[in-house]
Amino acid sequence: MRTVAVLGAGKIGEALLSGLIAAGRDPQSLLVTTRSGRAAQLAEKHGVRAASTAEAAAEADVLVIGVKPQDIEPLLVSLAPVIRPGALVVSLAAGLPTALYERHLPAGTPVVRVMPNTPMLVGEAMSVMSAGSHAGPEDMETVRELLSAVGSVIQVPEAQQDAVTALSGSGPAYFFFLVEAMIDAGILLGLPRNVSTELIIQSAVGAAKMLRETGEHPVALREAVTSPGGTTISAIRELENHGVRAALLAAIEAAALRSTELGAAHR
Ligand SMILES: NC(=O)C1=CN([C@@H]2O[C@H](COP(=O)(O)OP(=O)(O)OC[C@H]3O[C@@H](n4cnc5c(N)ncnc54)[C@H](OP(=O)(O)O)[C@@H]3O)[C@@H](O)[C@H]2O)C=CC1
Ligand SMILES: O=C(O)[C@@H]1CCC=N1
Repeated sequence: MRTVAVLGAGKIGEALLSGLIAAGRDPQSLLVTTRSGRAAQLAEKHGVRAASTAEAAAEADVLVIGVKPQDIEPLLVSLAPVIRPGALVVSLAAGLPTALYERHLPAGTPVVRVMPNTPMLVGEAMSVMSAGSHAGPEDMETVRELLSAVGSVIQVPEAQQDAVTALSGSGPAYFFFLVEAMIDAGILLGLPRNVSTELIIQSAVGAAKMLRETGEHPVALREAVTSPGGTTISAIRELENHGVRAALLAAIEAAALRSTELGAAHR
């Protein structure tokens, strides 16, 4: 099995490590780097190996870049002189185009841009990959194999990655936000917090399973809950009155725009 290094193992990097280990990967085949002592803590916690950029580049077949867009340039500058020919670079960073990596790294380095999400912690990631100009079908297969251990994987043209980032990259945060607000509604109605939390989480999981397993359109599923003259339609009227649909359209559009801006800052 290939050695994988996560350069910049923060929240998403740790989610990837945990997910891979939970899926059966040997922690010793995983290297991690951070700027601070966090890599040593991750080594202690997960049994992975802490390394420097140079050590990771010397050993790993796949280099996963998990730093924030603002931190990418110093990392690429330190990686360029030590990267091995043939090493595959996988970027998880929002907004950053593969061309940025290709510009800094030795000519011909294969780069794959991936937008994952944090449910990879529980094996339910949505990971979306795009090929850079030197990444061939074998490289894409390597990335697909790696990420399919922690969830679903699809491939799209790189031009769609800002939209993908806004939808599935940030998507879990919208659901958490919604769940948080719905739990508060239970508090408003006088339910104990633990009861409200259990009701909403189980409803969220049940609704998600129905979406996945029935194959029904979300409108049909919602209509089946919405009895004539009943409770649900009273709630739906308020959601429409408060512009929740328009708010979601605007919010997701803003996220995509921000992804484009993050990329533009590094063009
Ligand atoms: N969080 C999410 O849900 C998702 C995040 N992403 C992308 O993942 C990337 C990271 O996000 P996130 O995990 O939230 O951020 P974090 O701040 O949690 O993690 C970034 C990590 O990068 C490390 N780092 C920075 N510079 C270097 C360097 N030169 N060498 C080694 N390590 C370095 C930091 O180290 P230290 O701790 O020492 O400062 C930190 O641990 C972003 O580009 C984001 O767009 C993509 C999909 C989802
Ligand atoms: O908020 C962010 O910028 C990152 C990218 C997608 C999810 N989190």
